[in-house]
Amino acid sequence: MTPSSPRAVTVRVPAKVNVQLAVGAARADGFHDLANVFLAVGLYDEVTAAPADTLTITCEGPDAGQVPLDRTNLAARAAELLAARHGIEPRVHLHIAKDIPVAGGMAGGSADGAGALLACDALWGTGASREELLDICAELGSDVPFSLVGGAALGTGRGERLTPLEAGGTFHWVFAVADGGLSTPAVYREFDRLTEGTDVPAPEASPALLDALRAGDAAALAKALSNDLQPAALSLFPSLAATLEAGTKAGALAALVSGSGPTTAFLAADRESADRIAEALPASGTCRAARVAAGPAPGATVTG
Ligand SMILES: C[C@@](CO)(OP(=O)(O)O)[C@H](O)COP(=O)(O)OP(=O)(O)OC[C@H]1O[C@@H](n2ccc(N)nc2=O)[C@H](O)[C@@H]1O
Ligand SMILES: Nc1ncnc2c1ncn2[C@@H]1O[C@H](COP(=O)(O)OP(=O)(O)O)[C@@H](O)[C@H]1O
Repeated sequence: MTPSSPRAVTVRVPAKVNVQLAVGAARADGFHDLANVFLAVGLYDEVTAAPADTLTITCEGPDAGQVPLDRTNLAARAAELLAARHGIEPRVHLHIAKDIPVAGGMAGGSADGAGALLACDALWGTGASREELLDICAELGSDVPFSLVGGAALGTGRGERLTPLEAGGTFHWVFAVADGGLSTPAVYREFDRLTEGTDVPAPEASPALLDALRAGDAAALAKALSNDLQPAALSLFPSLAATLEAGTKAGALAALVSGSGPTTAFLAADRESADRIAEALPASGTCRAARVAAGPAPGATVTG
């Protein structure tokens, strides 16, 4: 470390909801081509990188017990990849303050990967270009590039190729946190099973959805929301149907499973309506907790 090196760097990274998740047939490499319309929302993990002799990880937060603290953690993998590219040792302690539900379909692990990457780059002074950072993100996982950029974006390929989208207003959401998690590969496998023998169309972004996003029109967005993984998530986690129904009854404009689930997402007309839905959902007994968050939210940002 030089005298001017920072002592620690903290990066804040948002969760995401997929306002459209169009899934194509399985590719030869096992991945699925997507038209993945991401919206970053204001639920955040914070990753702090501090100098250390070796790579170590700690995690705090209500779900911290479910987060791996070994080299399989996406934050650790991000630090290792950046260090390897620059021919240095990953001497860093990474601390994750976790507020994004774990294994919930809100890209919490991806957020930590993107956050660790940005934090280590600043701590070590590696000066990676935006392009290099995005490249490493794509190597870490399909959703990781979006965690870095945030806002709203269309992800094609396996979701890693991003085109920024304009969002013309703030959308208010409620997220119902389920009791338990779902494995993303298992949900894609269930999608394959459910669509076996059918002609799965090539995934395309919905023009009506992109218009609604651009206009900041919540009512129009509600009509256009879709998630091709929802039947698979419901098949593996049938009780989510009751959660979706409870949120709809409480006044949501629309309800859907967030990505691979099991978090469910409810689009509200405004902040007041979101607060009412967030109160009703846990009271319905169909979820563990409910969180209010608005989007679009900024991507990974150094905060200290
Ligand atoms: C479904 C989505 C929707 O945004 O996220 P979550 O809702 O789980 O957060 C993503 O496609 C998840 O992205 P991510 O969690 O980064 O996946 P990866 O680590 O790249 O891949 C994990 C596994 O998911 C499957 N996978 C992932 C992406 C993709 N386009 N096709 C796939 O089939 C593959 O089985 C792969 O081995
Ligand atoms: N930093 C991390 N935070 C949470 N989970 C992680 C992390 N790194 C690796 N994982 C693993 O990734 C799995 C998926 O977690 P997560 O990214 O929270 O969910 P999802 O892929 O549904 O958005 C977890 O079950 C955990 O084993």
